[in-house]
Amino acid sequence: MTTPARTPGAVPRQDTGTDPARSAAPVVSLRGASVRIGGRTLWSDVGLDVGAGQFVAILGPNGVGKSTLLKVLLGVLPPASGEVRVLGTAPGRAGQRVGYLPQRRSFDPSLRMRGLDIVRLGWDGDRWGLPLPWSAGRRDAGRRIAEVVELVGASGYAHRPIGRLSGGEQQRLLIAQALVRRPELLLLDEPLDSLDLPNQAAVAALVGRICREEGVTVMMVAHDVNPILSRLDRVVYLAEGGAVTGPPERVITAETLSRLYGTPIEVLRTSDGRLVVVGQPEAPARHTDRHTAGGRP
Ligand SMILES: Nc1ncnc2c1ncn2[C@@H]1O[C@H](COP(=O)(O)OP(=O)(O)OP(=O)(O)O)[C@@H](O)[C@H]1O
Repeated sequence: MTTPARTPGAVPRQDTGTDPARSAAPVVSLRGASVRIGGRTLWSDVGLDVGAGQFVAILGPNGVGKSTLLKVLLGVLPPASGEVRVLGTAPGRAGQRVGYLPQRRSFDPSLRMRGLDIVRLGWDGDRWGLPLPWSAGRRDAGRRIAEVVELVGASGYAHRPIGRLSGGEQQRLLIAQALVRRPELLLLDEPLDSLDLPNQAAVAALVGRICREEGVTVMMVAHDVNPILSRLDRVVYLAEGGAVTGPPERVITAETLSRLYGTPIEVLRTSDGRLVVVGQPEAPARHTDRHTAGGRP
């Protein structure tokens, strides 16, 4: 990766993440994209290509616009400039070919809905009326729901009320919900947030398997890259109104991040292989309602 001298809001490089032998058209592509929200430019001139079946992490400090990037890909928020394509079409046009898991929801312990019902909402939650009990549509739904529950390893508890399951169990079922319509692109907003370390590792392994075995392209917003580091093909690192994109070993370096932030950044590797980024300035519009200031890489 080569990164030109940084100017505020500039993107150090245009990343062409697609392997030409694998796929002619990228699953996601951004060219000179920028986004404005509340009259403020969050990031600008972002370029990225994501190939089929790749696992991409979206990293950066609080409030930098990571979730907003997913909203742009979903077509909820139009880019202020540049071009954004998702599965060969404009964002928001690919329908059920895109699955989305929003930032963590919590379920009331008294909620009676079962895990299976939550997964079923991903199948028919947007349709008026339910298929008749004996219809072919219902059989197809039942088969697919069972399949995806099995895939995420939730068969043992999917019949229990969702509100009584652990955070990790709930998260697996929510991933199953996002997968039930067989999306080609899965957008996950901090699925590891508020999970303990073993559950982070288990959900990270699950997402890696979905990429490798199901061929689904995954873009995941993460606060800590470490649980997914060994599985990633690329990262998008947002900071200071710009982005660096590329393989993690080239992006998460002192040199690249110092250039992106415009200030000296250290990247340390611990004896167990974890990366620790030291010296990141605070994001200009940091919000701490959902996240604590500590615990960042
Ligand atoms: N609808 C909105 N109107 C105005 N400002 C918004 C809106 N949605 C988000 N923002 C602001 O845009 C900025 C980026 O928000 P976003 O949620 O994308 O950041 P993030 O990088 O995902 O943050 P975090 O890591 O804390 O989840 C924040 O300052 C946020 O307060």
